[in-house]
Amino acid sequence: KCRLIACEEAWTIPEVADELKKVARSPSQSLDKLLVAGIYDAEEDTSGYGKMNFLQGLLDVEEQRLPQMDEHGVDMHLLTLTAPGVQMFDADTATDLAALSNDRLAEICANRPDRFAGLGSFAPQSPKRAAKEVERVMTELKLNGLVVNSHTNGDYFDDYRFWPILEAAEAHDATIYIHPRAPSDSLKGPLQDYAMDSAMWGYGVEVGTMMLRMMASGVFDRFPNLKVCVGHMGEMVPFFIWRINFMNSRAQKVGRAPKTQRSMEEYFRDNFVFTTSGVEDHMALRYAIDRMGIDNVIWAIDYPYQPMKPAVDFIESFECTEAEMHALCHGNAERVFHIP
Ligand SMILES: COc1cc(C(=O)O)cc(C(=O)O)c1
Ligand SMILES: [Mn+2]
Repeated sequence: KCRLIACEEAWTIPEVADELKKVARSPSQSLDKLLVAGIYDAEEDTSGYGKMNFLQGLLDVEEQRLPQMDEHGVDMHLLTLTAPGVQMFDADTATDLAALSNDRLAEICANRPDRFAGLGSFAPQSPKRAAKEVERVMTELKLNGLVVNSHTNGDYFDDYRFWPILEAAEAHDATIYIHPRAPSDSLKGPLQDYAMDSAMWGYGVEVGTMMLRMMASGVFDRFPNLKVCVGHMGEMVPFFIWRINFMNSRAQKVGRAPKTQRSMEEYFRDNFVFTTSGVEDHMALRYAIDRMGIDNVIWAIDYPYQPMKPAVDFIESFECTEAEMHALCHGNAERVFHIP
């Protein structure tokens, strides 16, 4: 029996949920509003998502989550403040609610250190205060890393304004889990129909765009020890990495992309790890392991958006060596997220 540590497990607190309810009723044009309304303002079905009971699952730790973990043999959940986190709020509200949720998360982890670990959140809207929160999360709250939901107000981490955050994360050996949210206003175009804003497609496009902007801009030359984790089997990048590498090196030669010290494939291999969250496909997992290396692949459920049992069955029925199974189920997570 392998120790099972699930590493993209969503959670929230009432104060953040209440603030997101206000967003649902605001004039915001953000594509996230479809989903936020469906989860946080579910009295009326304003999003086409119908009534989701995700909110109950997000707020809960002990009543439903823990018994299901016991039932299915899941030893730990690495908890993350669910998307879009605090990133749709004004800078002060976002900064305050990130700190509050980090305090609550630290309490949950201190209460049950053998069952829960956690990733601290921060408010990119105020990068300098966010960098201070990163330091507090890692040195005082002693959480296991950081989470952010891709863009903030349409800006991405290749933008130097966010670099104090990246510098603090690197300095504290804090892996940043870059989780999706709906595509930014400048990206959303044809993704506004057929639920393409969501986890089906827009999420992968949004995070994939963040990843490529970071790699192609040379962020990892500036912060060579910065570690990033993404979900969903690497947000399509592992499958496309040959083409990304080939076309970026050509773009560098003709001056359409900045010169970088390493190649896109090297950045993806050296500075990224990724989880299996929401991609319960054995062939995709075997390819990702063989293409990017077993040390870079971590099991996750994506609870409560994915049910727990199928994700456990998926990994426990995966044909691999014992060493691979240990790496996938807990070894890589223990290393990347400093879980004892
Ligand atoms: C914040 O709302 C979410 C919705 C879904 C979904 O399956 O509709 C998935 C995730 C997720 O992958 O975490 C998040
Ligand atoms: Mn998720």
